[in-house]
Amino acid sequence: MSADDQQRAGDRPILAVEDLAVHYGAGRRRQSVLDGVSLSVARGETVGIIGETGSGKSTFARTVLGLVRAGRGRILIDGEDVARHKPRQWQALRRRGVVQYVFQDPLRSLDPDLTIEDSLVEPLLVRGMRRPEAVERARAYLGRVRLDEDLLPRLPGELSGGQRQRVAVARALVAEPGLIILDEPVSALDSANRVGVLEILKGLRDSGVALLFISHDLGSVAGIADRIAVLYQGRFVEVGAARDVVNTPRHPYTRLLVGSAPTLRSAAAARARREELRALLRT
Ligand SMILES: Nc1ncnc2c1ncn2[C@@H]1O[C@H](COP(=O)(O)OP(=O)(O)OP(=O)(O)O)[C@@H](O)[C@H]1O
Repeated sequence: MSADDQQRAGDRPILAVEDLAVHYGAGRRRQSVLDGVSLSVARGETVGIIGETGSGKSTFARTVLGLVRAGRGRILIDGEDVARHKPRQWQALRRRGVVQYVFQDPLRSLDPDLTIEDSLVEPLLVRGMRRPEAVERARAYLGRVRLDEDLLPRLPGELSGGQRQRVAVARALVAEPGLIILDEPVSALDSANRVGVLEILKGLRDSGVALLFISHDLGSVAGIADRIAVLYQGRFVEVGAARDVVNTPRHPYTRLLVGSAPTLRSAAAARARREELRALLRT
């Protein structure tokens, strides 16, 4: 690759979604979930997507991961348009490990029949790394999520929810991906574990990996994200720097979210104001 090509690859967003539309079902059962959605994530950037339940956040994540089919639009992962990829092309892309994911329920991100060690080394062995080297790397990443090596021989079912989610983060990291998609990664955790996992995610910002952090909770996202995109009724109604979205929200729905977020109470709107915004959204 020439120096110019390298420069271009460095400038290219790790994820660029353009005019994406997704629906479920057909005929009278057809339900449009995303309609004309565009978003890009730069290398090393942390972007939060927030929106209420059913707004299409998981659908967005699952479409980017090739688990739901795009009806329209382009999805560029490291410059490669994956929106019409066939299963074999997805397999090749997954093997390269460019995009990793962490779901709300760590048991969905981890194979329940694999020990923690096997879960962590598998993505490395698939890419041709020798086992001793892979185990060494797995140990290092377990340390990065502040877990003890004693957990390596255990099965996911033998760990607490918080430990499991940390393992899921370590597994996503171990392949050194360009992008990790985290769908409600702390929603199922108690408050101590939530803070712990959020701290770990914050620490990742310096490692150069880009994060797409999906949550219904503005409070969780606000402390981590560089930018926040607000999904409402299948569209991004506001995308901006996290501090601008939190301090000077422009869309009525974002104002409602900011006013309702318990951890952002300093900027909280009064109940009457929230009612007013709700009424505005209904019109
Ligand atoms: N596999 C599916 N088949 C049909 N409809 C679906 C499917 N998955 C999701 N939906 C519908 O699509 C809409 C968006 O769902 P989605 O899970 O993307 O929302 P969400 O914002 O992630 O919600 P939550 O915060 O509750 O997880 C909802 O109305 C949901 O019922």
